[in-house]
Amino acid sequence: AYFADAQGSAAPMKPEQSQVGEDRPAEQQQAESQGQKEADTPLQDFSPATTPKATASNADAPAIPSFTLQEHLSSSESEDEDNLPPPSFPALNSAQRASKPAASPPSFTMSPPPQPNVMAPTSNGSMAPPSKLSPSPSLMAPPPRVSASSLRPLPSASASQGISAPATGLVPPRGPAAPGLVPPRGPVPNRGPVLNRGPPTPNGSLALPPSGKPSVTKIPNARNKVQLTPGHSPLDWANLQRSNTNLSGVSSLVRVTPSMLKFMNGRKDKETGKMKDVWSVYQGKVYNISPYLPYHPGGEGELRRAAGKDGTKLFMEVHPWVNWENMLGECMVGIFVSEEQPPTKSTLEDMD
Ligand code: HEM
Repeated sequence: AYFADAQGSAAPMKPEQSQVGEDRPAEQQQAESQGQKEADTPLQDFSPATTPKATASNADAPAIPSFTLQEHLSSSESEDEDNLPPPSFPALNSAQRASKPAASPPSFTMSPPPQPNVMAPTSNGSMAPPSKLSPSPSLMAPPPRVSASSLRPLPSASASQGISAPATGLVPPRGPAAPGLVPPRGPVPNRGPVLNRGPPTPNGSLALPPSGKPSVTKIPNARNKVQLTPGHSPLDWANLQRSNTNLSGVSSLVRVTPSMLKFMNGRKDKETGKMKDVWSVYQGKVYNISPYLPYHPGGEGELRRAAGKDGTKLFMEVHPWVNWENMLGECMVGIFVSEEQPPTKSTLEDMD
C-alpha cells in the first residue's frame, strides 16, 4: 500500500514541475520572477501532498529509497532530470535542499548532507568539484589552505658560516703564546710562511676585526716568541756580528763529521767538565749557535732542539723566510761531511 501510495504521490509532481509558469495564476508567475527561493515556497504550498509522501518513503517504506536511488542513478547518467521525481535525500524541507538551486546535480544526494561536503575536498579533492558545491558558505567545504611552501622544510644553512671557514685555513696553525711553558717536544707542526706579516688577529682568521675595536690588537707572543733579555735584541746581534768577535769558536773552517757534530751538543764535557758549544747543520754548513742562543726570538730551547744535529728541517718548518746565512755568518764552523771522508788540512785550506 505504501509503495502504491508513494508512486501515486510522486506521479502528480510531474505535472506540477512541468506546469510551472504555464497553468498557474498570474500572481504566482509574478512571484516566481522575484527569485528562486521565493518561487520554491509557493510551489510546495501549491501541492501540500508532496512533503508527507517524501517522509513516508524515508521512514516507513525501506524499499522505496532503494527504488528511488536506482532510478536516480540512471537519471544522472542520462542527465535528463526534468521528468524524474525529486531525490529522496536530503529531505525536501531541509536546509540543504533549500539552499541549493532547483537544478542541482543529484550526486550529492548519495551522502548525508553535512559530512560529505566537508570531507570530500580534503580527502581526495576530486569527488566534489567546486562549481557543483552548494552556494551556501556554511555548507561549503573549506578550501585547501595548506600551501606547498609551508610544508617544505625551512632552509637551515647559514651563509655566514661558509665565510670564516676557508679564511681560518689560510693561517698557519700557530697557538697562542704561553710564556714560561716548556716548549713541546717532537716535530714542530708545519707553520708555513705567513704572507701577511701584520699583527695577528685574536681568532687567527683573515676576517676584519669587529668594528669599534682598534685594528691593531696586541696579543703578547702570539707566535711563540720569547721575551728576550735586555741587550739581546736582533739589533744587538747584528752589532755583535760586526764587532769582529770570533763567534765560531774555531780559527778556521773545518770538515765536520757526524760524530763531531754529535759531540758538540752544548752539554757538559765529561773529561774537562766544561760546557761544550752547540753545533748545528743548516743545509750542509755547520754553525756554532752557542753565541746566538740568547738572541734567538724563538727561545733558547727551540734552538737547542737542533743541537748536535741537522736542524734544516726544523728551521724550514718554523720560519723558512729567515735568512740564517746572513744572521749566522760569523758563526760558521765548516762544512758537514760524512765519516768516510776524514778532514785533511789541505782540503780545509782549499775552502778558504
Ligand atoms: C740557527 C738557526 C736559526 C735562526 C738564525 C733563527 C732565527 C729566528 C728568527 C730571526 C726568528 C724571528 C722570526 C720572525 O720574527 O719572523 C725566529 C723565531 C723562531 N724560531 Fe728560530 N732560528 C733558528 C733556528 C730555529 C730552530 C732550529 C727552531 C726550532 C727547532 C726555531 C724556532 C723558532 C721559533 C718557534 C720562533 C718563534 C716563532 C716565529 O717567529 O715564527 N728556530 N728564529
